[in-house]
Amino acid sequence: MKVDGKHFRSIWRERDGWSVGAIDQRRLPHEFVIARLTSCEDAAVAIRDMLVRGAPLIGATAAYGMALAMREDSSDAGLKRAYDALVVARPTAINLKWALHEMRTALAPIDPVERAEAAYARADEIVEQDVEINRGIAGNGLELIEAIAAKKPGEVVNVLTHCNAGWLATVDWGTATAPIYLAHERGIKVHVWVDETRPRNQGASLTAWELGHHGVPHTVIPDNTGGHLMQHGMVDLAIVGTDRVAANGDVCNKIGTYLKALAAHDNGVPFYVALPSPTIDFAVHDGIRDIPIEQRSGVEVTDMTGRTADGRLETVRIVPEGSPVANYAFDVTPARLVTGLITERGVLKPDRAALAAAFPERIATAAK
Ligand SMILES: CSC[C@H]1O[C@H](OP(=O)(O)O)[C@H](O)[C@@H]1O
Repeated sequence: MKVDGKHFRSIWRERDGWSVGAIDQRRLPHEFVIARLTSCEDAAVAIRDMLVRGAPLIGATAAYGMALAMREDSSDAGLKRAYDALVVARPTAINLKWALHEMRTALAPIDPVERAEAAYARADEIVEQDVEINRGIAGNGLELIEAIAAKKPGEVVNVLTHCNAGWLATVDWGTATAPIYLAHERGIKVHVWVDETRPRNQGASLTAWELGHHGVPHTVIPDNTGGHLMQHGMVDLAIVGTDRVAANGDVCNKIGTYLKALAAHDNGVPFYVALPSPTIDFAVHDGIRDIPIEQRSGVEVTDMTGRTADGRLETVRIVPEGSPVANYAFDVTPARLVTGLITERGVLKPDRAALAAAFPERIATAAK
C-alpha cells in the first residue's frame, strides 16, 4: 500500500533479478529501512528475528529463501538443507510450512540445473497469489462493513483490530486490513481501534504506521481497552488476522486475541477472522490442543525501544532485574467465539464442513 504517496509491497525481487528487498519491520515506525536478502540464511534470520513477520509474509520470504538457496546449491542435499534451515525459523504460522512444501514440490522433481530459475518463478507466483487472495478477502470483508454502514447512514463504522494483519503482514493489502482499505477507498467512513499489542507492539508500531500512511482514520489503544469500548457500543465489529486455522475452526493469532474474542462475545460484537487459504491447517483437528505456541525471548517484555524527545532511539528496561518473564507469542480462540472467517472464497462459518467445502484442495496437501 502507500508510503508517503508511493506504492510499496513488503517484499520484492530486486532489479538484479535474484536478491530480495524487504521492509525491515523492526525499525518501524521510527525509521523506514529496506533490507536486502542475498542468501537462504538471510531469509531464515529475517523470519526468526522478525525483520519480516506476519504469516503470509513469512511464507513469501521462505519461498524466496528457497530460491536464494538454489543459487547457492541446487543439489538434492542443498534443497533439503534449505528446507530444514527455513522450516525451523518460527513454529506457529502454518504459511511457512505451506510455502516450503509448495517450493519443494516444484523443485524436487526437476533437474538441479533448472531449480534456481524454477524456484524464483514459483516464489513469484506465491507472492502474486498472496496479493490476489488478499484482494478477494478485501471484497468479501467489504460486504460486512457495508452492511454495518447501511444501518448507521452517515456515521463511522468502528473496527477493532489486534496486532498487525495489515499489508505489512502480507505482500500487500493485508488480511484483516484489506476490507478496511477497500472500504476507505470506496468512501465508506471507517475508523480503526488499533490494539497496541504488547509486547512487540505490532499494532502501535506497524498497524498505526501503515493506516496513517494510507490516510485511514485510527486510534491506538492499550490492549486492555477493547472490552470497555465494546461495552459502550464503540466497536461495530472486530477483524483480526491469524497464523493458523485448525480444521475445527479454532483460530491461532497474536497473544491477546482470545481475550478480545471473549469481550466481543460478551457484548454481542461480531468477531471476524480474515485469512488466506494457505493459513488453513487441516492436519490440526483441535487448535487449542495441537497448534504449537511460540515462546519468544523475555527481552521483548522487559525492554522497550522508542524515540527520545531529542530524536534518539533508546531502549529501556521496564521490568525489575531478576523478575522472571513469560512471553507467549500467540493464543488460540475457539471457533465458538468466531462469527465468521473472511477468506478469498467468501465469509465462512468457523467449522470443518465450511472450510472443506470451500477449500477441498487444502485437505489433500494437509495429508502430506
Ligand atoms: C496476516 S498474519 C498476521 C498475524 O501475524 C502476526 O504475528 P507476528 O507479528 O508474530 O508474525 C499476528 O499474529 C498477526 O495477526
